[in-house]
Amino acid sequence: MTQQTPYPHHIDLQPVAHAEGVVRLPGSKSISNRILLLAALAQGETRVVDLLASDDTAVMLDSLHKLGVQWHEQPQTDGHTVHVVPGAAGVFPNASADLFMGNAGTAIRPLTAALAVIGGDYTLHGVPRMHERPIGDLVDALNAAGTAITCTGNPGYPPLHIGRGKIHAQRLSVRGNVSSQFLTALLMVAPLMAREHAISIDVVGELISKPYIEITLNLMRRFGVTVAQDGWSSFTVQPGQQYQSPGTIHVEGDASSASYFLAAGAIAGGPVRVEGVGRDSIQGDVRFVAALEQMGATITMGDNWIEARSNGVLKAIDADFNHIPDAAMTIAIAALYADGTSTLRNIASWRVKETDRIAAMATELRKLGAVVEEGADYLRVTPPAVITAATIDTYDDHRMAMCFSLASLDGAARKGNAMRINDPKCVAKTFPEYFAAFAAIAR
Ligand SMILES: O=C(O)C1=C[C@@H](OP(=O)(O)O)[C@@H](O)[C@H](O)C1
Ligand SMILES: C=C(OP(=O)(O)O)C(=O)O
Repeated sequence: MTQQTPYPHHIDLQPVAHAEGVVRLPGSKSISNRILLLAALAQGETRVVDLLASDDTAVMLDSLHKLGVQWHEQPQTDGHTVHVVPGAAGVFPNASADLFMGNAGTAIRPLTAALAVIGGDYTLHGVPRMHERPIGDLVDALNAAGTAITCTGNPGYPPLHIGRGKIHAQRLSVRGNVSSQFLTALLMVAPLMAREHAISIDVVGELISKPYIEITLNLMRRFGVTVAQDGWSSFTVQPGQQYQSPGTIHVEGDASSASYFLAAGAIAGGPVRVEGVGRDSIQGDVRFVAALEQMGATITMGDNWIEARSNGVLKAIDADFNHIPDAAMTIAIAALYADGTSTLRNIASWRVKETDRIAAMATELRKLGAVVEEGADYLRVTPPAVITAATIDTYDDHRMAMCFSLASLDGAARKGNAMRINDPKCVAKTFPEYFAAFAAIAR
């Protein structure tokens, strides 16, 4: 794994009286990894501007390299540009490879689907936690259609072996209530299956994290493939559509990464402005600002920037956060500064991400003095009178580290306190420079 920033075993954050400044966001993880795979499957070379440079994108780039897809970085002082030169559109040059997936859901789920449909002799494995993150619904959907995927450890989980099957189905169905990434994976490979017939994908039961499907459909369109959609229950790709490179494509700033800075502005004065996402964003996590506004913060927005500032004491919130599972973690921390008990509902997917995030969040919030009630799919946070200084464990979860940095901030309702964040280098999953960016707005 690439770990560009040499972080110590822990980082100590002193109490911060005021947050203010401008942050240029790193590229979106969700957009970066989708674009890399689409570019690898497309006809023509793609120039990807402002690609995220982090562990999750390194996993995708390394895998593409092992699959024989050529890419090279363009040296430049600002941003990160990568050229992807696909082998032959719709296949990978190497028919066998052993691929390390780290803990990147946005790499393993779509790559599994692509390799299974193309066929070959592939193994996919990751860090221990990756082997506890479900993939069974995707494997079942693909194997029912004719692919040859085997779970070589526990049934329903990586590691996987992918052999050579033959797609015989024209209709696939997939469960959507554990992760939307399974549907995203099937959608991304549907054009590879739809050679002679249309391919339809039916969603069985509830679909969670819907805005991520919108990102998928949007980027597929940018690569020349349209998907007919019947609500959230059925998706059809007509035959004969082939991914075509758009030439140059730009990666937006990461809206989930934006949430930490916007919350800082909402808690501790502000204004804090993030650059790289705004009104024009295709990421569902920009809707995080609606929750901050509901809590009483003042938000202003341009096409490509968002700014947050405090407006007195934050108000407690009780809301459904199924549409923004990642940014919702930031709300759990903002709740520390609110005027009463907040409830985050419909967040069961937190339990199968980098760690069991409901349990981890409850444990660490309690260290700060909060009263926390934890349910199968909800979290209820009652703020303490005084935030206690604490040593925060991060569970190899980048968002735990980034979220808890915010508890060092002084809010209108109560003062933040010194925080020791253990294993801060875990932020490298999506935001290697996070703590430097946080220090720059902490006054
Ligand atoms: O498709 C994506 O890019 C993602 C989908 C979400 O996962 P789930 O669909 O599993 O909730 C999100 O939590 C993850 O960080 C990125
Ligand atoms: C859930 C996350 O990651 P992944 O893409 O590995 O699912 C996340 O970044 O919060």
